[in-house]
Amino acid sequence: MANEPPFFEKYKAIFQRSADEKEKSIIVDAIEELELPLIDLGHLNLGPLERQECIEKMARAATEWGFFQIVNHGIPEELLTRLKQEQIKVFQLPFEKKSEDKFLNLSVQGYRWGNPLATSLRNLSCSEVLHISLNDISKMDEYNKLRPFFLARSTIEEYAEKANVLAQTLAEHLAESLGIKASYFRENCSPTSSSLRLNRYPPCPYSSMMFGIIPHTDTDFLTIVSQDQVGGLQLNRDGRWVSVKPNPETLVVNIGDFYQALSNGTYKSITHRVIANQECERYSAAYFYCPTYETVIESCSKPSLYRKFSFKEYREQIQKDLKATGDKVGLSRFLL
Ligand SMILES: O=C(O)CCC(=O)C(=O)O
Ligand SMILES: [Fe+2]
Repeated sequence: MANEPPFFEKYKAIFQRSADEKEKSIIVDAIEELELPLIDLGHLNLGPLERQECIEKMARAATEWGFFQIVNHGIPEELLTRLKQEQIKVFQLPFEKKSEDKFLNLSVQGYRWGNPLATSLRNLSCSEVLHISLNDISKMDEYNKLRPFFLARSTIEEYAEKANVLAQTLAEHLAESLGIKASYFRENCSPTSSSLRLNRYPPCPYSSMMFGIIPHTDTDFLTIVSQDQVGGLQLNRDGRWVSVKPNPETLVVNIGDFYQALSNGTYKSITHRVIANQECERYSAAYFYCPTYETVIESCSKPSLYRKFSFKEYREQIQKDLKATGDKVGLSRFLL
């Protein structure tokens, strides 16, 4: 189809090699499907007891799972629907259009697909993404003037604003039991330091041999994911892969590398992946709650598991490792 990125032409050599080598299936089946701990944020506004219970439940989930799902989160259903409609509209555009300079690419590689550094099917994601750094959002108007535009700036901005408030609220509540001062996130994150990633997973004929997104941890404090009913998100729990039961009525929250470092390993940035689906396409939107580049992340308790590092330094290390090995490596690089 004209809208699909040419995965099979671009990565022909990798597909060919896998077929020749009869690469074993990477997906282990008979994986358990689990429901994530459900946190009702409405309880934050009930009495002090309910509020405390809600915060404790959230901290427990961040410690034991690194993942939870939330309801009564303050992002209107109607806005989530509008965002999804925008997302569908964008990804339905012809591939040539999507990859044009000054169209979706508000920043370098804003629109991405596959993985240019892939060495095998194991590190090649069967997905296309539009990564919007919220710092670049004002460029949308300029691009709008160049061509009849594709993506409503107002919807993106509205969503980003609400997601930012929600992310800050979650981050602050999670900080309470760690003794991190309440203003920490307000001081180090700004509405433009975070990013929004719109994901589309096309139906993938090689779904037993490649992932929708390869296993990874997120480079942020926490991520808020809105997903549809298709499913495919899996997380690594004590060495075993488990599937997250999809529930489009909730938002999924996961702890990222920076909160793991900040909490000195109490909260877990868990490796997760998305399984490709042979028949159905899947959409998700991930909001990455990030500090400004200069922010230095330091463990909240001593002795520290990690040496302190800035976001900028962390990003640069990831890029170096990706180039050298094809893998992110991540927090283990900063262990003391
Ligand atoms: O699509 C999903 O459910 C998760 C996406 C994800 O892990 C990411 O974008 O980092
Ligand atoms: Fe992720």
